[in-house]
Amino acid sequence: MRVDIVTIFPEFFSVLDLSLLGKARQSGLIEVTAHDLRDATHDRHRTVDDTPYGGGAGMVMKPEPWGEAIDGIVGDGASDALLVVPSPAGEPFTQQIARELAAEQHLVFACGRYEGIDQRVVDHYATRMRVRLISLGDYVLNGGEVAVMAMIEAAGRLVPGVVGNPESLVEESHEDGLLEYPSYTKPASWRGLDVPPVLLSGNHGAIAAWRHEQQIERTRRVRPELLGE
Ligand SMILES: N#Cc1c(-c2ccc3cc[nH]c3c2)n[nH]c1N
Repeated sequence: MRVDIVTIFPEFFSVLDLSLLGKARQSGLIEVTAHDLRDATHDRHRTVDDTPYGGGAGMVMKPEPWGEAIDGIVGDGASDALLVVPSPAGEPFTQQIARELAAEQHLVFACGRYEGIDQRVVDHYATRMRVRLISLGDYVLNGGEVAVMAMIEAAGRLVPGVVGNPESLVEESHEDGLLEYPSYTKPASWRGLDVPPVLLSGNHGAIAAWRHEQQIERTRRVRPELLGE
């Protein structure tokens, strides 16, 4: 998988050199490149924003630098890459979308700042490639970088070979539409709190049943809508 990120804060993504995704990059499973939007400007101040047509507070990101930056990644014609634009107006990011992103060969992320990116950037690239506006959640961030970091981690870990033991991807929250069961490890008793005896029983059928019941109970309590309730 190739991942290109366009941002005014490319150094924000240096953290991707660490941990699991760092190993995936070293092994060539995932190739991540952060591009500085300001490298696609040509004025002395490397300007990427301007005042909004129609008035209003804040600044809007100019279309020209975005056009030059994205064309520099996907060329000037049609592209099979998927352009992902983090936006509060986007579709809510879910594990299913993470799976869909993980299946892509080439992802291009456009990290907006200020009041967002001139709408014509999305409208133009929608004529040349698939474009998805995706929201991290119903709260306001200052830009798209945090959202892109979450999306890259959630999708990257699903790329075959990135996670050492694929089994560990199966019993996770949201993987089967339910929240995960509680986990325990040694010691068997800690500060007067004991590990549920079923987990020490060696009875794998009883353990699996208990874990599923815990998933249902936790999901019903915390996220009833996931059960259609
Ligand atoms: N995804 C997402 C977002 C954002 C977001 C995304 C991009 C920009 C560009 C300027 N401000 C932004 C906020 N806020 N809340 C979310 N869930």
